[in-house]
Amino acid sequence: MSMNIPTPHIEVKDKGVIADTVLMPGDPLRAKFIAEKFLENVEQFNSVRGMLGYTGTYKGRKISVMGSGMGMPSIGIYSYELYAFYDVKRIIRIGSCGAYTEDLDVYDVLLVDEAWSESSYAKTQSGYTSDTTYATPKLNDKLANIAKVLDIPVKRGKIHSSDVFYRQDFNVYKNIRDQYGCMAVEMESFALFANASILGKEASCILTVSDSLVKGDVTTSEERQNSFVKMMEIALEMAE
Ligand SMILES: O=P(O)(O)O[C@H]1O[C@H](CO)[C@@H](O)[C@H]1O
Ligand SMILES: O=c1cc[nH]c(=O)[nH]1
Repeated sequence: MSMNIPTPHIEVKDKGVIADTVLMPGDPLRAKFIAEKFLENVEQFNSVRGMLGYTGTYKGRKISVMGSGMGMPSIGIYSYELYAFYDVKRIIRIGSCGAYTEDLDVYDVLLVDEAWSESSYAKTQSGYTSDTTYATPKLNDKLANIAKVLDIPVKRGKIHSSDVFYRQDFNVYKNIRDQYGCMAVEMESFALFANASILGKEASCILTVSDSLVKGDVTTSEERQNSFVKMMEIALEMAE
């Protein structure tokens, strides 16, 4: 597809405003929170549909942060436009997830290596028929190393990217966990990894456990917006 900037969903007219590395929380207010709490020299580059995007410096190095919205169609649009039309090199999703196993507690931080999904996103987008997409290994190794240096424990592995938040049969998660080895659920990584792969770009995802389907623990929306700082601190170190 040939398209010029600005795109239908991102309004900035100068490519250079967006950094090579973009952090993407689902919630645009979490992007605003990150810009206000961690970045200096902040410039807002998007507000179309309220999907706030900012560029600034972290420890003197340039980085951008922008909301992705919820679900694969939404992150599919924003990540595609950032990669294909704004020449972004890497996107690191920083999101919340629901734990599928007893081994995870709220506030645990996960580094996603693989995303399993029943989604038709990748098949529809490019004809990719596998049910699994992958983070960029060398980017994940860098992030794991950063976490080690920052002394933040992370668990690595496979997660479920779901199209559905409210399943009619709640217990289906147990089959997905047991059959496919997914440790938690979120709603975007499968599509992000698919886009990165077809466009020759890098992608990763760091998640914080916001609730447990097994234990029933939950966090408040305010905590989700403001308190997931450990994963943010890991991802922000990718500023260049
Ligand atoms: O906290 P975010 O990044 O939005 O991630 C999770 O939270 C949303 C559901 O509440 C979905 O987008 C899911 O992936
Ligand atoms: O997608 C998500 C995110 C957090 N918790 C869930 O149960 N699902």
